Amino acid sequence: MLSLGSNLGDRLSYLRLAVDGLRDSLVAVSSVYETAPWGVTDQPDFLNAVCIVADPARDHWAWLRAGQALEREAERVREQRWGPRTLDVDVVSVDGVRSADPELRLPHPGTAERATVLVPWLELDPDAEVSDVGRADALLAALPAADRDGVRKRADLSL
Ligand SMILES: Nc1ncnc2c1ncn2[C@@H]1O[C@H](COP(=O)(O)OP(=O)(O)OP(=O)(O)O)[C@@H](O)[C@H]1O
Ligand SMILES: Nc1nc2c(c(=O)[nH]1)N=C(CO)CN2
Repeated sequence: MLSLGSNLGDRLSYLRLAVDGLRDSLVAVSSVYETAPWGVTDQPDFLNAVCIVADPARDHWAWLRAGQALEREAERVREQRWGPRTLDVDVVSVDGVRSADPELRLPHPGTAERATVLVPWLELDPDAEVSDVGRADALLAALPAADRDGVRKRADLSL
């Protein structure tokens, strides 16, 4: 599962660029969510979404490279940690893979605390689980209400 985020420029177009680049492997795409920024809170709201992808020819490293290639296509510039960006593609989970390699940690370590990932993921898979951590629905329920309230579906937008 990959997560997508954008909070600079034409945010929807950047998410669409990503989905378009993944189209041959796309299994499902969530709704688009307008989300309050976490980490660095003094920055514009994000649009976030997640997609489920499958391609027997790609392992987890190939997904990381695919995400990074899409970020380059979106002319993402290296910036401050957790700061604004045209496109962020994170590899959140890959079935059966756990990794502590700092270049590719799986499941993505922030997942349990991020309503911006859990909400769209649960939309696609109500039984989603973060390996070794727990069910996504329980993790979401354990977050402060303000985190959940900061994730609002944009029914007027779609990918
Ligand atoms: N599961 C993962 N998905 C994507 N990148 C990862 C993952 N695990 C580790 N990384 C590494 O994280 C590095 C920094 O990524 P990035 O700049 O997107 O971080 P960030 O989005 O600011 O913060 P965060 O990773 O907490 O969302 C990349 O060089 C990448 O190799
Ligand atoms: N709402 C929201 N906030 C963020 C996001 C994101 O995708 N959504 N990504 C960040 C950098 O990884 C930092 N903060």
